[in-house]
Amino acid sequence: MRTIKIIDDIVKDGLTTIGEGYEITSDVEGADAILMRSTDIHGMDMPASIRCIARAGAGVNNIPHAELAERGIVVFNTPGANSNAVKELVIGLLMMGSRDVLGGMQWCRAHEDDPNAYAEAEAHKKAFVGREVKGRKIGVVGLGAVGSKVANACVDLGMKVYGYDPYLSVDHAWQLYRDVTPINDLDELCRECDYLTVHVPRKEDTVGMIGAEQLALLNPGAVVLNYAREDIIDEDAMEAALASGQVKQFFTDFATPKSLHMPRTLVTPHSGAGTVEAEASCARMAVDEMCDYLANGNITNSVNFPECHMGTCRGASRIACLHANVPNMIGQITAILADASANVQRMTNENSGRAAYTMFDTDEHLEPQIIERLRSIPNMWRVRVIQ
Ligand SMILES: NC(=O)C1=CN([C@@H]2O[C@H](COP(=O)(O)OP(=O)(O)OC[C@H]3O[C@@H](n4cnc5c(N)ncnc54)[C@H](O)[C@@H]3O)[C@@H](O)[C@H]2O)C=CC1
Ligand SMILES: O=C(O)C(=O)COP(=O)(O)O
Repeated sequence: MRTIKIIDDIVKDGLTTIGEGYEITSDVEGADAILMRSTDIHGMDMPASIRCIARAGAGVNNIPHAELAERGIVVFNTPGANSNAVKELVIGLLMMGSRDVLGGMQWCRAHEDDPNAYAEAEAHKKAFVGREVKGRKIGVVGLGAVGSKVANACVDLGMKVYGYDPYLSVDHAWQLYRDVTPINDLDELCRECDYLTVHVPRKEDTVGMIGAEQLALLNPGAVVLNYAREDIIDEDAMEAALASGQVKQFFTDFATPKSLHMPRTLVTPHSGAGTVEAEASCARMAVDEMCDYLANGNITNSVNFPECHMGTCRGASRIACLHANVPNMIGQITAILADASANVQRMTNENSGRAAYTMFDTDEHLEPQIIERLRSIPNMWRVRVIQ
């Protein structure tokens, strides 16, 4: 029986693909895997039993995945599974930022006991006149699963859409409408934008990437949206831009002590991915990735190990080696197997970044001392006997 510790609120119908042979445990100690969302697990005492962590969602800045790789723990995320939910909310807020919807509604509510409200509303409605997004310029920073959908939706709204993403994947480039103009320079993207929206992961080169300089380049009275992470946009710079009127309105998904007190800032409680559809599809994808890894050693959508697929084991045994991406690892593994006269049926090796993964099926089970020899290879992070 494999055990899964669930951290965070994972919707029930997202768990339907957990098959037989798995049980949910309340104790992380001794668990095989962790299924989670946004809880920050930096600094968590990670039990040695944990083999993988599946993040039902996109961002993995809450997980020390590079560090965990060296402990042989595979971290998965669910690319794209919640991107439509974020897109829909961002587009809705874009509309709110163009018309004073909230102000108008608040005015009406404030007049709920006024018998002349209907006539007064007619007289007052001028105060809530907005502008149309059609024909306005929007800059989209990051054109991945969310950003590409937001950019395309803005094209559909008749906006002039510009995108900045120096690491744009081929898949996302294919998905982008031709009307989205790529810009290779962030400052150039920001210049004279009426709207700016950020959709990049939180990492070293994205923290604070929108600062005073970039905000000053926007058209005066611009609307800015942050549905990525709280510190992609420098909060001090945003506060100053709001105070000066350079930014007319700021929408953010992050209720930081500062954002909650900034003028003309509308804060949502990290609800970008908060739809029943997104929650279920993230959970299902995370569960599938986790179960395939625990049962078969296959790796899909890991952020710290390469993709690796060998289907189900056809031999007597399947061994997976998680190790550093350095020379002569395969040489050392195969030398040990040759010494043991082990017949390898199938073998695969993949690498990405600092990590590599070698998996093989053998005709017979390997003796425990052979497994120990594999484990003692320098730079070997973990050896799993899957079957
Ligand atoms: N508010 C919420 O509930 C949600 C927030 N997010 C946040 O949005 C981020 C993006 O999500 P997805 O689009 O699904 O991820 P993704 O990985 O599909 O897209 C991220 C894009 O950012 C680009 N990028 C990376 N570094 C960049 C840089 N320095 N400058 C410009 N572009 C850069 C990448 O090339 C990629 O195309 C997530 O990492 C997460 O932090 C995602 C989903 C829900
Ligand atoms: O997928 C992401 O990156 C998100 O920010 C969504 O977070 P959540 O799973 O809703 O806590």
